[in-house]
Amino acid sequence: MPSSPLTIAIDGPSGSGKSSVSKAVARELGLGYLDTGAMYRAVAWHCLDQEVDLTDQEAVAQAARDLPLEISTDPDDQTLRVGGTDITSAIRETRVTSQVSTVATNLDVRAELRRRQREIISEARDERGGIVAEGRDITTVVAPDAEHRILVTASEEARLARRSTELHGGADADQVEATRDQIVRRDRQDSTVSAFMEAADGVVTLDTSELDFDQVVAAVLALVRGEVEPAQHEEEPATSPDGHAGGPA
Ligand SMILES: Nc1ncnc2c1ncn2[C@@H]1O[C@H](COP(=O)(O)OP(=O)(O)OP(=O)(O)O)[C@@H](O)[C@H]1O
Ligand SMILES: Nc1ccn([C@H]2C[C@H](O)[C@@H](COP(=O)(O)O)O2)c(=O)n1
Repeated sequence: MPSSPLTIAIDGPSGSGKSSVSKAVARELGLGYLDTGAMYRAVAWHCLDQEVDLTDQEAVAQAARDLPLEISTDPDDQTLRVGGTDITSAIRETRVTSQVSTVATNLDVRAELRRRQREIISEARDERGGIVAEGRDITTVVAPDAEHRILVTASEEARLARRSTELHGGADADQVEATRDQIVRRDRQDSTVSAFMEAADGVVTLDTSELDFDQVVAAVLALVRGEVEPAQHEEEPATSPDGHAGGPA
């Protein structure tokens, strides 16, 4: 357990590797792990199961507020239950994946899940020394005060190939095309409510396009352990009207 509580906030677009990398980092550091995307998926699964009309914003928000959701923060046991029913696998089905963005762009759902996520993070800090929490708005909205804030990115091509390999066992042209909706359309819809394509101020960007999984885990651990100097995103210097960077002449 670290000597003082640690929150590692990780965001990134779909297929960038943030879930698998966050889980491995949590294991390595003996911390909890929170997959916030799974919480949005749980709300979507529940609404589909209960035939709640996903376009009825208030009904979906109420379903989120009432949801008896139990989510594990053990990186070795990612069980998710709603009212005692194990939905760990069901939330990964295509019918949920293809519709979850409709739920995730409902601002009242976001407010409710953000409240729950902050509670889980706070509990993990008290009880197990900290947590790696990942999603789309953790570095910016859920835990902007986290000790470490990292945006894990990768080129669209790399992300499509990774997800295609995971789902279809390969990344030939047809397999990549079958994956496109799960990556490109979803990111477009999700980014209408969260900024996860560019790092916010103070957030470190880790471009993983050319890195294998172990290299990404090692890079995150090196940042957290202070073994490398983080290149944080900083606001662009003010530009003069003719487009040149400002500052002293
Ligand atoms: N650096 C890497 N190189 C190659 N494959 C990777 C790398 N990082 C992760 N992967 C693989 O890519 C796939 C997608 O990773 P992961 O599910 O962690 O992405 P994600 O960003 O959490 O996506 P989503 O937000 O859609 O759930 C997984 O099969 C994972 O094992
Ligand atoms: N903090 C978060 C986490 C996830 N989402 C959205 C993005 C996806 O459409 C959906 C499921 O996430 P995934 O399991 O694919 O990472 O939830 C979000 O808006 N904010």
